[in-house]
Amino acid sequence: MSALANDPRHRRPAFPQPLKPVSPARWAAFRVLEAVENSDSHSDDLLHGPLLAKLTPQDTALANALVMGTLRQQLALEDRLIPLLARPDAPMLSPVANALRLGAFQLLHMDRVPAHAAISESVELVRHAGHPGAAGLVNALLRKLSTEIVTPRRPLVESIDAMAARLGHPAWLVKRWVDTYGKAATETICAYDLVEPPAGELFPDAAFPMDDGSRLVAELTAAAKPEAKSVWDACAAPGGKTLVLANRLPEAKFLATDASPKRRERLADRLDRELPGRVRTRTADAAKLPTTEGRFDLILIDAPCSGTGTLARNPEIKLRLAAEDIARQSARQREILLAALHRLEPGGRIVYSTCSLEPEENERVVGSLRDVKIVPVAPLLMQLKLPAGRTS
Ligand SMILES: C[S@@+](CC[C@H](N)C(=O)[O-])C[C@H]1O[C@@H](n2cnc3c(N)ncnc32)[C@H](O)[C@@H]1O
Repeated sequence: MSALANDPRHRRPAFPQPLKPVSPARWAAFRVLEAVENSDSHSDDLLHGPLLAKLTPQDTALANALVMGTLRQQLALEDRLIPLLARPDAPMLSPVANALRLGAFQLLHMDRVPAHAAISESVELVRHAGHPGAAGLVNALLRKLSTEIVTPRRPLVESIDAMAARLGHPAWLVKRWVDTYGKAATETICAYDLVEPPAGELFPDAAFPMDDGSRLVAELTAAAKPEAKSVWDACAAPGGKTLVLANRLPEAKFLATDASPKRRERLADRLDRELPGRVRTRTADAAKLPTTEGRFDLILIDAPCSGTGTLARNPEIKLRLAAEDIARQSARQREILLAALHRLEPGGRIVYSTCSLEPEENERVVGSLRDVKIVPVAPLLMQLKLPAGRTS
């Protein structure tokens, strides 16, 4: 976000006021937002890390709601805040921007937080963060926002930029989705991304705590080759799908690899804890698995991807992703899939999945291969006996 660098309201007050306490949940949320903005850390990892470690369960829940809500709504919040600035193009320090975003999120989306609390806590956040000179700006902008009356007006023909601003997503992504899926579907996708995703409902058992989509991929993989004797989970960390697969195919020998040594270590710890001795792990680029590992009856490629299908759970992706990333991901996915084809036993099966909505990362990767038989998923879905009405 940009703002007034030289605005008189930024100047240090002549007589600094003593700091008032800020609520532990808001301070933790503010620090997580700062870390997301100024590093490549993921909100999910930060929310499970030391910044929240000393919070009560109630404050932990509030900090989570504040961080995830603010990140999901960030672009839409900025669309409301920026016009209120006297010099919208001037740069703004990230602690000031994050205090404003947090305050704006509470004002516009958290009915149970009184406006005066949202405003005064945000003012205190910038003061605690060492920017007392910005306290006046934060106070003035949030006050303006809290009394602003917005009459939503939708022109008959809405531009992509206007649509993207209204839906709180980057314009390049909205344009992509409108071109691929049409306007109505894009509205639905964006609306889904802006709120907490619903709890899983396809698999009522709590055996494997994961979202429905991930579980479905793992169950479909097991159903794709139930007689498999050797299985390779090629991009396996943190191992949620490996666990389902190894439980479903108890007779098979398993190899689980990941290119990241750190993530492989966490994968190995998890598998050792939950299924000791059952799955061998190794750090390896799936496109270059040593031939000494042999061939497999069943290979799962849960490919690294842009993650555009997971923006409700990983909202910072939409703030970091660039249009060029899609082509880069697609090239890497094709390389992994091609290499895996050479590791397949005759009659074996590969399940290729991503959590991206982009055709370049999905059907176009698979469609670019020659001499492969594409197996329809519908009959496998029927075998899974999902709750009625959820099989298509
Ligand atoms: C979508 S995640 C996998 C999630 C995992 N299957 C699960 O269910 O928990 C993709 C993984 O691929 C790994 N990865 C990225 N590039 C890779 C490559 N060239 N070879 C193998 N793994 C790779 C990443 O480190 C990441 O852990």
